Amino acid sequence: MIEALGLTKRYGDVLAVDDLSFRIPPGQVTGFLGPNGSGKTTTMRMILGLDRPSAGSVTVNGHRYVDLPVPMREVGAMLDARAVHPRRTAYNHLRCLARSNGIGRSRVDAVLELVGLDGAADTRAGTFSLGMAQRLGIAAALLGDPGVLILDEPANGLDPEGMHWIRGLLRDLAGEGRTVLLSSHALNEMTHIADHLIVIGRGSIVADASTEQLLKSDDTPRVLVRVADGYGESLSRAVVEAGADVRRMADGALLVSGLDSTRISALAAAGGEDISELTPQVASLEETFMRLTGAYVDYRAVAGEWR
Ligand SMILES: Nc1ncnc2c1ncn2[C@@H]1O[C@H](COP(=O)(O)OP(=O)(O)OP(=O)(O)O)[C@@H](O)[C@H]1O
Repeated sequence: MIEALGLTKRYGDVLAVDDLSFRIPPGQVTGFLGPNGSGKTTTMRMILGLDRPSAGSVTVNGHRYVDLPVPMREVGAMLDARAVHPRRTAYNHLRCLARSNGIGRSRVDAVLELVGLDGAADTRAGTFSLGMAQRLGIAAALLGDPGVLILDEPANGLDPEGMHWIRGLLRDLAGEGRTVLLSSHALNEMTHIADHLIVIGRGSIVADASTEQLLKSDDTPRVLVRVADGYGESLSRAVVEAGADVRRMADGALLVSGLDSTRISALAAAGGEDISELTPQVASLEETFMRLTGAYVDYRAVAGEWR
């Protein structure tokens, strides 16, 4: 179990993490999802005692990380898969980590096998592909057989076979009753791996729900609109004034979120613009994510500049 209460981190003027409170229970894979720079790594670093909170607290199994007697046996982490001595073999890298934490050789062999690197045990880590480096990072995180696993972007750069593998591994680890937390900025990737999602935007929580609930929650109407003549500037202004969001697609069409087709055609008629296409869209996951994390708000500001 990981618990955060009012967790806050400020770097000078930057509020990287803003009053986060959450509970991450064992037995499920929890995804920590947010765009680049939203505060995921900073939060993970605070969980692992690598950064001190400016305010609030975070505990692992009821204790601050720094107070855990043998941290590696309780929490396994991978923050940077490339943080390995490049000339060390995979085996020696794990053996050194194991020795300094009082963990025997047999566990090194076991984790190498678990992540599918037993055939590459004597290969230097510096020659590893990103996918292999991720596997080695996960092996290191699992060395102490911890009940809590924290992985920063573990699926980053994995090919489809690697994605399939990591999904299975994390599911199995959660199925054994472990707490599994992983971060990603890639929504689709996360919806395939995580049972539960904590979504953050600009350091704050914007959603904390099961993946299923989150995917069902977005019932905002979206309509693709094409104006017969011109770019539809006046229609864009009118829909923004009516409280909707507008996004201009690469081919010049407008994607309107927050108004249905009937309202849009009424606004177009009132502004004297002819519409050549009005197609309701199925909610896209990316849009849900953008809306939740505030990227949509930024877009709305851009749309507002057309006034
Ligand atoms: N050591 C630091 N000094 C100053 N600012 C920092 C530091 N670490 C992070 N930040 C800032 O804090 C904010 C959150 O960064 P963080 O790395 O936690 O986000 P993230 O969600 O993990 O992003 P990414 O997906 O790109 O890894 C960003 O604005 C970042 O520039």
